[in-house]
Amino acid sequence: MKVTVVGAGAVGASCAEYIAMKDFASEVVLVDIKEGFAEGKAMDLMQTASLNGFDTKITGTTGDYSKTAGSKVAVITSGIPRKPGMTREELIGINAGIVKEVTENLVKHSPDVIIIVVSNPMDTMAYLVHKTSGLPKERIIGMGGALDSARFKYRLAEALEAPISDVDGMVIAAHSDTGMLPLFSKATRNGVPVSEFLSEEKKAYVIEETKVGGATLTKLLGTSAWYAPGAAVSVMVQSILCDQKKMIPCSLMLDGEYGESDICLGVPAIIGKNGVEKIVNITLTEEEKAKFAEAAKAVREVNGDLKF
Ligand SMILES: NC(=O)C1=CN([C@@H]2O[C@H](COP(=O)(O)OP(=O)(O)OC[C@H]3O[C@@H](n4cnc5c(N)ncnc54)[C@H](O)[C@@H]3O)[C@@H](O)[C@H]2O)C=CC1
Ligand SMILES: O=C([O-])CC(=O)C(=O)O
Repeated sequence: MKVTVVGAGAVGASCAEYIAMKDFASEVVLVDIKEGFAEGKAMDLMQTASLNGFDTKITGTTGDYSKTAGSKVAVITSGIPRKPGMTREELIGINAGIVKEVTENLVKHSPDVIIIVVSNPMDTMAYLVHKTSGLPKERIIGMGGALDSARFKYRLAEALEAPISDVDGMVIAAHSDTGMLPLFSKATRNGVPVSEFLSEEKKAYVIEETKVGGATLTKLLGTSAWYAPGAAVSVMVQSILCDQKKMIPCSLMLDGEYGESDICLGVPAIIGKNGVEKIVNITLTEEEKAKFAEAAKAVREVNGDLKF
């Protein structure tokens, strides 16, 4: 099955590489606006095929969407990343126009596509895709929670001095520095709540470092991260193409779930061949419910800046 990745920059190329390495898609089409860039990235990646042992065909195009026709999944990573000191929300001015135009082109050539939105501010960009694409809500999925949960597990393992494979945990709500909600109450080490092992001080450290995970990397790298974002997208694409029905926190259009409507926010969902197979309702503590509502309020304000 064919996967399109729009934006052949840091995240798009990393995403294409992980998808190809796992060898579950027949073709990955990279699209970029910069002349020759997607073609170059595709050729470079294809020259790793014999070395890394995959058969996925990777092609590139400068803006010719006819090459994306019949895609089962399209990933939108086009747009600008933030620089140190910026918030994701500050990217809305440039990225909204790009995401809208890209969505229209994708849907025109692949009316049955499932779109994964990556460009920031992601929850708002996912909302924009819902409002402008005409696609059913099951086929628009924002990527944030998968990445934020991976960062949560990294910080939990660090605090527990445990291997990451021992640790499980999930982040929901907004993909923003302040609106992320790491579900500490549900995190475990081999089935045992992590609160049995970690002090209040360590708990606060893990939560805070998880929330500013993207900002920390942006400060270190001078631009935002790409390896873990690319890997997170590849897990979601695989769950769709291989109908794995994994439970992954994703930014989805809510219609009363978690007390919110007409907003995209991170919630756990079953991801399979139809896109969102089901939103999973989990019990939150009163404190978590309040934080979820606070995150929704902030995202709604950013959504208010969109012009359709
Ligand atoms: N949701 C998430 O968890 C994450 C989101 N991001 C976001 O992903 C986006 C991409 O980040 P990077 O790959 O690091 O940036 P990048 O600058 O390396 O790549 C972006 C690419 O998009 C291309 N592009 C711009 N306008 C286009 C258009 N109209 N059509 C096709 N291609 C176009 C650019 O030429 C560039 O190659 C940013 O908005 C960033 O904030 C990044 C990491 C994680
Ligand atoms: O931090 C950023 O701007 C990019 C992103 O969303 C992330 O890495 O979580």
